[in-house]
Amino acid sequence: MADAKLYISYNQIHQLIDRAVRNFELGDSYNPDLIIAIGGGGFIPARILRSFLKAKHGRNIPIQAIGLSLYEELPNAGQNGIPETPGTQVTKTQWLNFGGADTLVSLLGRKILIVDEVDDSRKTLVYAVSELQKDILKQEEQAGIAPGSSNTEIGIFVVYNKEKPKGEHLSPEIMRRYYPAATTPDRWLFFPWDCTTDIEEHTEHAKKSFGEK
Ligand SMILES: O=P(O)(O)OC[C@H]1O[C@H](OP(=O)(O)OP(=O)(O)O)[C@H](O)[C@@H]1O
Ligand SMILES: Nc1nc2[nH]cnc2c(=O)[nH]1
Repeated sequence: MADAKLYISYNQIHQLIDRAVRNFELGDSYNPDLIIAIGGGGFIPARILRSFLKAKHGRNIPIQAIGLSLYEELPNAGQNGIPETPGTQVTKTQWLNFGGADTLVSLLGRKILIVDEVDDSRKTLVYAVSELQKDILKQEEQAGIAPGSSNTEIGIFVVYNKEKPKGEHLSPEIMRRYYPAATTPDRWLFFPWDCTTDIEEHTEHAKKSFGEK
């Protein structure tokens, strides 16, 4: 990974999501009816995205949260833009509630949009998709229908896709519904929610990073 971190502001994230929903087929030919936000970083983008999708087609899409963690929690890492070190394995810290009598989330036939703030090595997204596909297969089995016959579709929205060779790959079918709002060079992104000092100063850095006035 290259040297300097890239500051990102709340407004930039908001505006990128706005533009993405206006410009992409997202909300048109691919019209999700369930958002799955990968926490923690995917939560705020997912909530903003829901507003823009609602403005586009008038429907409030439910958001479900999953917790996945790849980056190691070393002392101070992540705070104030100190880059974190990727671990080797994605850890599931929270998942969808389904499978028993208390099932809350039916996935079958849904158009599911996975949302995260950054696609870096792609490991987290690949893991999320493969776990979700396992759940869909289980639900199809429980419903007594053939594997793959529920027409459940998975798409992905990320605010930032880092331009770099990815360690892991998504299938061409998933990539057809892969929506990055922006691409960035391979630099550590310093998100506004990681800022624990002065958010105004952070925002000014972010404007400069992208040549804004
Ligand atoms: O493409 P990858 O290399 O897999 O990296 C992307 C993931 O890394 C971050 O999660 P992290 O594990 O830091 O958890 P957090 O969202 O709670 O900060 C980020 O939120 C993505 O989910
Ligand atoms: N905050 C932050 N988290 C990440 N997780 C993976 N890449 C990044 C990044 O560039 N910034």
